[in-house]
Amino acid sequence: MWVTSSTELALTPTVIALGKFDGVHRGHQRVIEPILKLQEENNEKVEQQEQYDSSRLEKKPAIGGFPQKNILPKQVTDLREQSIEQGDFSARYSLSLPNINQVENTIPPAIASSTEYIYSTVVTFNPHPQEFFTGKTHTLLTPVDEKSQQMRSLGVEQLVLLPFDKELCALTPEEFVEKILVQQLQCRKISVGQDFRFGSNRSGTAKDLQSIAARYDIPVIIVPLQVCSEELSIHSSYERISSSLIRQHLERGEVEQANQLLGRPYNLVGPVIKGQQLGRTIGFPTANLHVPKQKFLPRLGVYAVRVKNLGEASDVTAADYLGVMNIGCRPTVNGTYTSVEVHLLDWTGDLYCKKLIVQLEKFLRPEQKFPSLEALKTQIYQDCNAARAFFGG
Ligand SMILES: Cc1cc2nc3c(=O)[nH]c(=O)nc-3n(C[C@H](O)[C@H](O)[C@H](O)COP(=O)(O)O)c2cc1C
Ligand SMILES: Nc1ncnc2c1ncn2[C@@H]1O[C@H](COP(=O)(O)OP(=O)(O)O)[C@@H](O)[C@H]1O
Repeated sequence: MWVTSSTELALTPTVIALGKFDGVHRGHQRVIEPILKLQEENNEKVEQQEQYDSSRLEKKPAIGGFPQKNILPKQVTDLREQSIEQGDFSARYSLSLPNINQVENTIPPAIASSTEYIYSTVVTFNPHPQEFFTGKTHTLLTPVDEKSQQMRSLGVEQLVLLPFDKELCALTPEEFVEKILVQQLQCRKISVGQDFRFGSNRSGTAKDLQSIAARYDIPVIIVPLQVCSEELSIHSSYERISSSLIRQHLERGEVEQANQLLGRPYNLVGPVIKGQQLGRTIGFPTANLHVPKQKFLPRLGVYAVRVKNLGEASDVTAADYLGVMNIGCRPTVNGTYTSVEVHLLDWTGDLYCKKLIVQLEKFLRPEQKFPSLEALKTQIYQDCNAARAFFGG
């Protein structure tokens, strides 16, 4: 997938899903679905056209020119293998991009395909508009690198992180459509959620987007808000799926509900750093996770978790480990800051500097201050048993 914070470096033309998409939850996934479908249809058309073009080429050499999808700005090709540095957008980076490589390799140069290649693109804002307006760090269900990871796994080809600054938020709805979507991103179709708002003072609605975009012959799909349906049986009422509902569940330790709304387990992701080296002395070494400061933390306490070790190769197929996690200040040892630490069940080894994905499955209990390390140790032993019982023995 291609990630850029500059519309100049964006691959065009595009079909766009537009929104904040914090959490990339089931509602967001429905907004993104139409652009993936369009991408599939477009890919098929381009393939058919290529076959047609190359059969003609056998008879008659094609006249020069590169198909649109082969045109990559030089800076982009140079940066292609760079990975996202958390919070650092100055480099105007891109991620490692299997799709792009594929795109480059599948089209022979100098064949002019008459069908244009359209990139499925999610356009979102960074920082989160709320952070821009309040000047305070706004915690997120999916900070930018997690969001990229989720978009990539959905099959999105490009993620454009529009810098949310004075200039952007001063644009009227009409200017936003004309400058950003039409001129810069060469948009061919747009998908938004029903509650989408845009332009200065959030004055534009999804319907406004539809009528403004119609002036440029750009169709806008307005995706109805998704509710927790009967398939999400944990929910008694029909509530709208939203990032704030997920946050509320996580604040209460209702992990199962949050996970159902997300369509996957809520994750904490980060490298393992050194702690006080006490864990090993009580027989429960814990890998201390360094999570981005923007990451929204759920209710403090102890959880049953699944853990993937991404190592350095970012191998998402890595095996699962089971574990227990504590998020808290560790009052028993007079901790002074909130830490996230995981003990892997029935495992021993070195995890320092490894990148872990910790998937929350079940809240077990709140954090407590114990009278002694011995009492804490006994409780952690019981936590491990509770996690084993939860995971089915
Ligand atoms: C499953 C689990 C439950 C924990 N529960 C508590 C708790 O209730 N109260 C507390 O003060 N610390 C708790 N801790 C944190 C321990 O105090 C911490 O792991 C220990 O001090 C070792 O810290 P270190 O990794 O910095 O060496 C828990 C840790 C784990 C893994
Ligand atoms: N089962 C395990 N779960 C978590 N970490 C383990 C485990 N076995 C060994 N380790 C290693 O021990 C380290 C944690 O030991 P600990 O004494 O708690 O030190 P620290 O305070 O630095 O976290 C982990 O970072 C990891 O490298």
